[in-house]
Amino acid sequence: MAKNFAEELGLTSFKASEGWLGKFKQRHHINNGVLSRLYSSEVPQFETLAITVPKKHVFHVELNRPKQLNSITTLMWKELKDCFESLNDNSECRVILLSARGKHFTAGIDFNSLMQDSSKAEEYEDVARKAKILEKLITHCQDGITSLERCNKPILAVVHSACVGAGVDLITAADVRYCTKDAWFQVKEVDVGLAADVGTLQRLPKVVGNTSTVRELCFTARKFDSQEASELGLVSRVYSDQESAIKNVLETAVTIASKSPVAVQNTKKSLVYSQSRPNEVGLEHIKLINQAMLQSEDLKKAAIAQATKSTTEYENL
Ligand SMILES: CCC/C=C/C=C/C(=O)SCCNC(=O)CCNC(=O)[C@H](O)C(C)(C)COP(=O)(O)OP(=O)(O)OC[C@H]1O[C@@H](n2cnc3c(N)ncnc32)[C@H](O)[C@@H]1OP(=O)(O)O
Repeated sequence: MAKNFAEELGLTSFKASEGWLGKFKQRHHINNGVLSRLYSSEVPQFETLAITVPKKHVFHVELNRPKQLNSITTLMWKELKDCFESLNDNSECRVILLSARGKHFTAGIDFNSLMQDSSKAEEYEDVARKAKILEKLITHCQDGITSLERCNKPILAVVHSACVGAGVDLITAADVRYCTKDAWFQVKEVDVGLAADVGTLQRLPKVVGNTSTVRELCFTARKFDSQEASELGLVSRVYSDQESAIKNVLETAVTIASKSPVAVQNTKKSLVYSQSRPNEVGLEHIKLINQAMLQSEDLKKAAIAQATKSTTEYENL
């Protein structure tokens, strides 16, 4: 079409090459034929993450260091935090798909980045001063992962191929996990001389509800495949490949995005809050939230839609 216009304008040198098309799509935020800007006034931009808006209210976050196997650097930890904080505040965003570009989901922490950061502690002689530097480093990494849990929008992770070390920390902080048949997982930290410290040891037992297998996986660092991940309940479904996984999970995301954002976001808040607290404390928390939220217009709209078997649109939250 661009070539036809150019011909009409007498621009004979214009070729509408692949390179031109790629740059045009980038300039105008077009991804897989979908105009990102159509749905969002503000799609955040990052160096290590790619953000697109494939469907209305559905944001897609992709780990985007494919040449480095999506290994997680200091910058990526920071950008994960900034990204999920920004999507939490973005009222256009109602649900998030998390996947990765390239051969593997992630090779875990980037060794070069870790060496560089931890060497800062060597500038000091004293253990307390060294520990303070490392405390800051660990907090920085933990914040990147915990930002998924702090984000009130549901996060659906799609894992393919290798998901190693920090990758397991990352996906256990997501709300729902799916994977491809070729996916495999490894709580690798003991192999690199570490006790995992950014979430796997806290979240994986709760996700899976089986402490015996979880402890075996964490003590041995043995790889486990998509079938075992599915049997354990780490993933909800296994798809043949990444394309079909993303296509199907997008449908689930669209379903979630069609619901009241008040209902969905407070459901996540309550689930996250209640996961490590007694039932009575969780019940008090949701009681306080719903004292206000039962007065929201979403409740009336949803009730009418249910009663009249019709659909309804909700205001952004
Ligand atoms: C305060 C700390 C908090 C966080 C802690 C987190 C801890 C962890 O994440 S522990 C786990 C660390 N990761 C690993 O041990 C994974 C190591 N990599 C692999 O096992 C394999 O590379 C993998 C199975 C992921 C992929 O295998 P494949 O055959 O497809 O590729 P390779 O030929 O092995 O690798 C290609 C190049 O990538 C480099 N590379 C791999 N992983 C990392 C990494 N984590 N960091 C930096 N670079 C990595 C690898 O050396 C190859 O480089 P080159 O030889 O230059 O091509």
